[in-house]
Order: sequence, then structure tokens, then C-alpha cells
Amino acid sequence: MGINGNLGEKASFIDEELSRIEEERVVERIWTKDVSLWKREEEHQKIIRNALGWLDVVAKMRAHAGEIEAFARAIRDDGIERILLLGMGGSSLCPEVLRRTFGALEGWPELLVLDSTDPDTVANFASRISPQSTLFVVSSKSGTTIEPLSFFKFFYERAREERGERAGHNFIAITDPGTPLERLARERSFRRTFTNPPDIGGRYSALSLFGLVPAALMGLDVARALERAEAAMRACGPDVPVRENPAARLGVAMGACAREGQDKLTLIANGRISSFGLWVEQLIAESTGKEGVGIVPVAGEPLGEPEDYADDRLFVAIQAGEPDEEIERKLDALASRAHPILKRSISGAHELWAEFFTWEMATAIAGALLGIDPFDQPNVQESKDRTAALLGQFAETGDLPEEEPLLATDEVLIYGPRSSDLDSDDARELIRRHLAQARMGRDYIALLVYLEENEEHDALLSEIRRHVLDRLRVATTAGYGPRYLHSTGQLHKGGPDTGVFLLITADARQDLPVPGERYSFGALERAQALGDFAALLGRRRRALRLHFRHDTGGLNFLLEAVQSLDRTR
Ligand SMILES: O=P(O)(O)OC[C@H]1O[C@H](O)[C@H](O)[C@@H](O)[C@@H]1O
Repeated sequence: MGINGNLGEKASFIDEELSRIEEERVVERIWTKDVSLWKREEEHQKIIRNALGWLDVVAKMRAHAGEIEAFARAIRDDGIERILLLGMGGSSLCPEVLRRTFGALEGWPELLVLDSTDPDTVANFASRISPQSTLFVVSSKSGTTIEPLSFFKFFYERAREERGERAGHNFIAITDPGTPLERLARERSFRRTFTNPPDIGGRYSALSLFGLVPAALMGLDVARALERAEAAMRACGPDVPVRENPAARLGVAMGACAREGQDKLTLIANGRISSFGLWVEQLIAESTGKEGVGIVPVAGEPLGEPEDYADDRLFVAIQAGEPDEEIERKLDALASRAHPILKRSISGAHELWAEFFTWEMATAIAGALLGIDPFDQPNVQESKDRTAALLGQFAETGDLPEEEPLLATDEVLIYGPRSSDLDSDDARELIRRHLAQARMGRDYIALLVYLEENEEHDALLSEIRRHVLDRLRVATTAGYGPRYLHSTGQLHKGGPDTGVFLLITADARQDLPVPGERYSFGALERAQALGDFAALLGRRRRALRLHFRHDTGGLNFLLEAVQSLDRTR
């Protein structure tokens, strides 16, 4: 599992940076947990000191592997057919990648992951499971996150309808010691609570109980997973020369390119591992996107030809097993035009366990190069606070306050700051003007989508991104809300002011209550969209919200608008 590539004009510059981190013993200092590597201020050092547990979690987990696997076998032998994991961000993205990569394994329960408050999505999950034969995994490091707690209330109620006071037997928790979730699990007689070492942040927790327990429950071999991670740790060890250390090479390329304006880390992952970007996005965006700097992870964007890209990209391709010929051809073409490219090849999907570690280490190194604290997420709270205030108002008035739209048509309501540049009474034209603000080679366009995640919406988003690339040569990202709030949301607000945002909401087709709360899932989802929109505008980010009367119709409308964008080349 090596790393090589064609770094074009950046090669010598990156080489100098590698020499510098070798001289400054950056890798050794990470291994000895020298917090001064990142920040001098005590408030940061305190956070960092309590966030480096990912460096030794694998050894700790080895001691638990047998017990985790025995628990998983007992669950399987009990006739459990589905595992429904309820969590967000660092507590759900690794399991979601495992689910998409490995699917349902013969003879084991199928893993499902719910990380959306969208009522259609929640209803869809509810219709796919029977509480009796489902194990619900409430996964939250802090044990206070509103989404998993709302999912818990909803599914516990369902389970209680069938199982009465024995409902708790179909629930387990994964959390830190002493959290409100740990208490809840005790009160409701959960079958089991797994308490994780507390010195690991969510996005660095794939190799802890947050990744391993769901992996075992779906039938993956935890002991083998840890061996693979250990091999990666050895390859990135303190005595390995930095030029042979894959995390050092990746991290230095990430940090150095970002400092030089090539801050769009464009991830290409082939075939089975194509969802790996979902996990990488959170790791990179939350770790580096702050203090006005950051690396913009671009995952799931259709790969284009050299002329589609400006000079703001670092391409990183990971191919598992046989390389995809089309990807190889396109990468060669990009390399011939001096776009910097790093290539990693791994023997198969199971090597993802090694990738988790390598990328964590690389991100910690990139953070040191960028001079930021890669272990906090200072701006995530801004949207949460605004959402909480909106929900408070909703509880009092039964309504969410909306601003006056800039434009209202039969199909769409458009909200945003009043500015003469965006003045048009044609909705498509207004959208085009907003998107055309994105400066080629500098900005990115983020599609923030509060709709059900399904194949139709995925396909439309992919088409929209392809057209933006073709017309504007600007990088696009796409994230479903509220998932992205716990991932790229940090970068949107705390990172460089280079995002042009399009929030997409739609009239709900149905709504579902959150038992014991004065808000419904529909209200929560809307409050999350409005809260983030207000947080973006509060930071004077370029943001527009499109509220469609019909969800899929809305994305088609947007596609039509981008198809008629003027070409900038
Ligand atoms: O695991 P939890 O405490 O529920 O947190 C879930 C997620 O919530 C927050 O929004 C953080 O920004 C994420 O880093 C975290 O992974």
C-alpha cells in the first residue's frame, strides 16, 4: 500500500516541506503526543491533549476484539435481522461507509444507518424494519446530539408498542463514559452500553468502538480489521523516513497545496470503496476548516477532462483491487497538464481499515502545516444555537419564522440577502447570477440539500455538478442536511470565504412526531436548514435558499438553470 503520483510543478516545493517536517521531527512528535506541534495557547492544548487517543486506540481495542465479536454472535443467534444505527457525523459516517462498501453479509444482520431528520427518510427506515427483529444502536460520543436522541425517542416508542417494558432489550448504546446517553441506557434497561475511551474526537473514532461495534454486528472480522490498522500504524511509525511514510506524504501534499491555493482536495475512489469520501469529508473539513483557512474536500464529483479544471485542485485517487481504466486514463490526462495527483492503491476493500488510520495521521500533519487545531470544531455550534432558538419559537407559536422571499413563483420560493446583483424576477436567472459569483480557480459551490437521500436525487445532484464543472470550471460539493452540518458545515462557516452556497428545501410530503417533544421531524429538519442558512448569512457568506413546492421537481428545476449557465471558458 504505497503512495505515489505526479505532483507536477508542486513536486519540489512538497519535497522541501517533507525535509522540513523531517528536521522538525513532526511525525515523532505526533507519536509522543507533543501538543505544542499544533498550538501554543493553553485552551487549545487542553483540547488537543484530550484528543490524541486515536494514536493508541488500536492496542486498546485489541483487548476488546474477542468480547465485541462474541456480543455480535449472540445478537445474530438471537434472530436479529437488522441493525439500525442512529447517529451523526463521527458516530455514523464510518458505519455508513462500511455498509455501502460491504453490503449485507451472508448469515449476518443487515446494517442500516439513519442520520437524517427528513420525515420521508425516517418513515422509510421505519417501514423497512420490525422492532422485534432489530437491534437499535444509539451512537453518540457526547450523548447529547439532538438527532440521535430524537431517533431514539421515535424508535423506542415503536419498540414499546410491540415489546412493552422489554423494549430496552433491543437497544444498545455507544458513548463516552458519564454521558446523558449512558444514563438513559441504564434507565431504559438497554441490552448493553459500550463506553469508548473519551480522548478520541468523533471524526478520529473509526478504529474505536464507534466503528468496530457496528462492524462486528454486520459480520466483519474485527481482529483482522485491527491487524490491518496496525500495519498502517507501522508504515507511518516514528522511525520510518518521512518520504516512505504514506501519511507524511499525503499530509504534506494536502497542507502544502492548500497553502499554495490548491485547496480543493478532489478524492477519487473506485468501485466498492466509492463512498469512502463521505468519511474523509468530515475528517478533512472539520479538522482543517477554521480560522479562515482550510482544505475543501471534494468527494463524489464526476471526474472530468483537464480542461474542466482550474488550478485549484489536488487530486487524490484511491483504487482498491484492479484499477478502473477510465479513471486511469483521465488521471494520466490530468497529469500531462501538470495537475498535482497522488495515487494510492490498496489490495481490496478490507484495506479501508488501514486507510482510516493513514488519513487521520495525514490530517493531523496537514493541520500542523496550516497552523490550526485539527481537533476542535469551533463553528459547528453556530448553526446548532440558531436551530435551538428556532425550535424554541416553534414550541411557543407552532410555526417557524420565515423571512420575506426575494422571489416567489409557483414552483419555488427564493430566500437570500437583498442585493442588486441578485435582482431578477426570473427564478432560473436569479440562481444563475448567484452561481456565477463563484470565481474560477478560487471558489467552490456547495449544494446543501434537505431532501430524502435516494438514487433519483443522487443522480440529479451528480448531473448538476457535472454541468457546473462544464460551464464554470468551479469545484462543487454536495451534502444532505443535516448530515453535512456535522461534517463540511464547520468548513463552510469557519474556513475561507470561498463558498457559494445553495440550500435546497422543499414542502414535506409527510411529517412524523418526535415522541415527548414539541417539535416534529419536519419542524426539526426545517429548523436545521433555517439555522444553518442564518449562520451562513450571519458570516456574510454568499448563500441562497431555494424552497421548492415539490422535492424532485425542484432538483430538475435547478438542473435546467445550470444547463443554461454561460460558459466561462
Ligand atoms: O457523537 P456525537 O457526540 O453525537 O457527535 C456527532 C457529531 O456532532 C457534532 O456536530 C460534531 O461537529 C461532529 O464532529 C460529531 O461527530
